[in-house]
Amino acid sequence: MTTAVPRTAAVLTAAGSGSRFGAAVPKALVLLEGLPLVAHAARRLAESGVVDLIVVTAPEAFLAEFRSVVGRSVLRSSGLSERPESAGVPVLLTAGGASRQASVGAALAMLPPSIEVVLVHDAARPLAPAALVARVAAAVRAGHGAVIPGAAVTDTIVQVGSDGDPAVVANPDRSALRIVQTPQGFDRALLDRAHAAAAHRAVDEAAAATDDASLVAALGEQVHVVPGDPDAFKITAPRDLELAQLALRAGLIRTSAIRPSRTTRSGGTA
Ligand SMILES: Nc1ccn([C@@H]2O[C@H](COP(=O)(O)OP(=O)(O)OP(=O)(O)O)[C@@H](O)[C@H]2O)c(=O)n1
Ligand SMILES: C[C@](O)(CO)[C@H](O)COP(=O)(O)O
Repeated sequence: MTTAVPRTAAVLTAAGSGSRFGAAVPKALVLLEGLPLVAHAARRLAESGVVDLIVVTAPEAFLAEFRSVVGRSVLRSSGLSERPESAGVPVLLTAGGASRQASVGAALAMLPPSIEVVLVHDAARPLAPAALVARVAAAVRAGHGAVIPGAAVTDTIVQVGSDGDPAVVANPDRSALRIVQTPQGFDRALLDRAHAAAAHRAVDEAAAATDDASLVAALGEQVHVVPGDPDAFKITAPRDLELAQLALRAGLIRTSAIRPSRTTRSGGTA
């Protein structure tokens, strides 16, 4: 539901280049069934009904393209109105940084003081369902300061030498392992504190955290796991996009209930 004062924000990270994907444009602008990945993700965030504001991080050189894709708002419900300014979730755009951690940091700096809960989500997980977004937000509202979706591991996992040595050094018990997805949800003050404490790592991609919950854990604070969702898989390589396409066409993954709104002269909404 739309609140006059935004309480829950989603940071939608989309400022990566997608080097492993290898497209001519940033990965978040790559089309999946005619819609950029970032727009798929934004629609599902809006569709959850729990997000009052979305801040998208974009590569600085592509801010104009991202603006035309996500516009100033994303329609929250299916066809109640085609006027995004009245029915939509407002979208802010910011240039990302040198690492995902830096990009999230830039987005956090833009949040208004009224925000209490922050969800951090990857455009690279465009099909993460609205129900998962709502589940994560509900767990934060229930009192967990940091919440991650975790999917069960179904392969045997081994640990090899950290220096590239292919020798197996450990055989962890997979029943105690989880594949970490997004959106991750946080009490806003805790997330701000975690990013501030690790700001020195953000400039160097090799030193930066790969997710936000690990920054909270580094403070010694507890991170709570809720069930993940298979549809929240990450698009890293072209094969992942093909699998997403096939799944959508086969009806294995539901398309967003939010229908496209009309494109305006100042740029379309997703
Ligand atoms: N400096 C960065 C790097 C990544 N991301 C975002 O973080 C998410 C997860 O990153 P990943 O899937 O690794 O995307 P890329 O960094 O673009 O991919 P690659 O590592 O292959 O270059 C993506 O939505 C990506 O756009 C970001 O906002 N800012
Ligand atoms: C945040 C994340 O999606 C959780 O699994 C993941 O860590 C992103 O990693 P990437 O190396 O930036 O793709």
